Amino acid sequence: MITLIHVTKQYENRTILDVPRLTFESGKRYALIGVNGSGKTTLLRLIAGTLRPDSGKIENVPLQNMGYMPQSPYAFDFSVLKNVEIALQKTPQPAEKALAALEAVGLEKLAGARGNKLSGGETQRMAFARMIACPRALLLLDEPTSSMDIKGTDQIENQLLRYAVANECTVILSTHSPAQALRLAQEVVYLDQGKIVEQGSTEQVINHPRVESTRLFLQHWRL
Ligand SMILES: Nc1ncnc2c1ncn2[C@@H]1O[C@H](COP(=O)(O)OP(=O)(O)OP(=O)(O)O)[C@@H](O)[C@H]1O
Repeated sequence: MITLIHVTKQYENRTILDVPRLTFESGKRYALIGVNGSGKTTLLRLIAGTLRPDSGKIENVPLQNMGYMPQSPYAFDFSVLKNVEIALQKTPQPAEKALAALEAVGLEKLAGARGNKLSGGETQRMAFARMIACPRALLLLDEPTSSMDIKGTDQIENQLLRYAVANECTVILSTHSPAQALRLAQEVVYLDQGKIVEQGSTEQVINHPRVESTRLFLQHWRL
């Protein structure tokens, strides 16, 4: 179980995140929701270890066995296939596995293309293929389908569910789509100005929010 205890993060004397306690159970899927700037990316980066908290601690993150997909994933200046293969350096048959991951996200036809010349949605699909190319205990995904069309989104959501179940993987993703949270997550964490305002089963938080702030946020939901 990943546990955050008294975690705070500040930028320029502004508190961006203030989490007295938060836990993520192993093998469960979580969605982080909240307005722009509420702290979703900051929370994911703290868990991923690419950012250090100013105070507090984060326990039990499987750092050796986790995948982190940032909002704008990195693409190396070599083939799409090689871009996925870099996640498979210590495993046998990396090219075959990378190709299978590309097939899973519908990108196999671009296996030979330059990784850093892909469109935004294609880059996200390539980065997601990198995530699912090998078994991992934890996936941290920052708005993983934000640039994708509806077909790509559907494909990636199906692959994510399949992968998470097959690998008993913990998933924490941020999303601007409550509908996506309903499709993918068992639990939702609603953030407002760096604080966790509401947390619970996705059905409860999205369809029956108990807190005024969550209700006000979700009343904008049309998609
Ligand atoms: N390096 C930084 N320096 C100063 N402020 C920062 C820095 N990084 C993030 N912030 C601020 O921290 C706040 C939280 O940002 P964060 O990216 O975590 O929000 P978010 O919920 O992921 O937003 P979005 O939905 O727009 O992706 C924002 O107000 C942002 O401006």
